[in-house]
Amino acid sequence: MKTEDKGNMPKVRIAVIGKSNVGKSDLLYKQTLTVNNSALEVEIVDVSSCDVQAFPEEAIYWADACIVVYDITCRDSFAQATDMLQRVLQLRSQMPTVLLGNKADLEHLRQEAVTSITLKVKLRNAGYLEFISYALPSLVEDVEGRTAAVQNNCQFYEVSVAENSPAIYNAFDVLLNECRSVQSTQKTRKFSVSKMIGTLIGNANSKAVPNANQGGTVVVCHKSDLYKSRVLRRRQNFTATASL
Ligand SMILES: Nc1nc2c(ncn2[C@@H]2O[C@H](COP(=O)(O)OP(=O)(O)OP(=O)(O)O)[C@@H](O)[C@H]2O)c(=O)[nH]1
Repeated sequence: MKTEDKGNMPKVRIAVIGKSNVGKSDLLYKQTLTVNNSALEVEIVDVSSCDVQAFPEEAIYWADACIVVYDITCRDSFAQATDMLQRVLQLRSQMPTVLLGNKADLEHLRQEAVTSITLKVKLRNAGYLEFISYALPSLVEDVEGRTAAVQNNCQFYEVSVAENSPAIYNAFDVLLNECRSVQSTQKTRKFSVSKMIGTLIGNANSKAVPNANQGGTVVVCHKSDLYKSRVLRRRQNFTATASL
């Protein structure tokens, strides 16, 4: 994990990806979290309008955590989100990831919106074509999001940025906690290795491990800050834009 300390302040980098128009920027713009009264700097990059062909690999390598967003009223955005989820976990199998179904305030449309589709079926014995029509919900059902999340071993929430739903805060909370727990595990491992080496050369390392179990105020970074980053300066092809 590339989480790093700036002074005493731990930093977590979150990439937000998904089809265009699912509400990624609004989601970021409205987030202000305080966790456990300690400072935690959170850099969030909204990888705008990414599609599967132009999958934002650089952003995924750059990030400590990932939020994949789709719009529950747009089946295409769900298909894209599930493809992206798989890609993310292929690249970074241990990365804390959350799947968000946004625009839950439009949930009532689930009952109304159905798409009539026609299937062309060739009957084996009769030897002729039969056409069967039936209605398919055009909106993405909650259970579909839940299933995709289980299949990809990540958390799932339906949220409404428009209604500032509490589930958004839960999602961030879970993600940040997961990041801190990964960070804590890695720091413990690092400490153990250095302690072991210190023992081997007769100079045990007595440095205390920083307390990783701390939270703080989320600071959404600006584009200019992102591009100041050493990591991103080296990555000329990175086309992400910041969330504000
Ligand atoms: N009803 C509803 N509309 C929303 C919600 N969240 C965002 N929107 C609307 O969805 C539209 C798209 O939102 P954006 O934040 O621009 O979407 P985006 O994913 O950043 O789009 P790109 O910048 O093209 O990648 C805007 O009109 C938002 O106001 C929501 O929770 N409910």
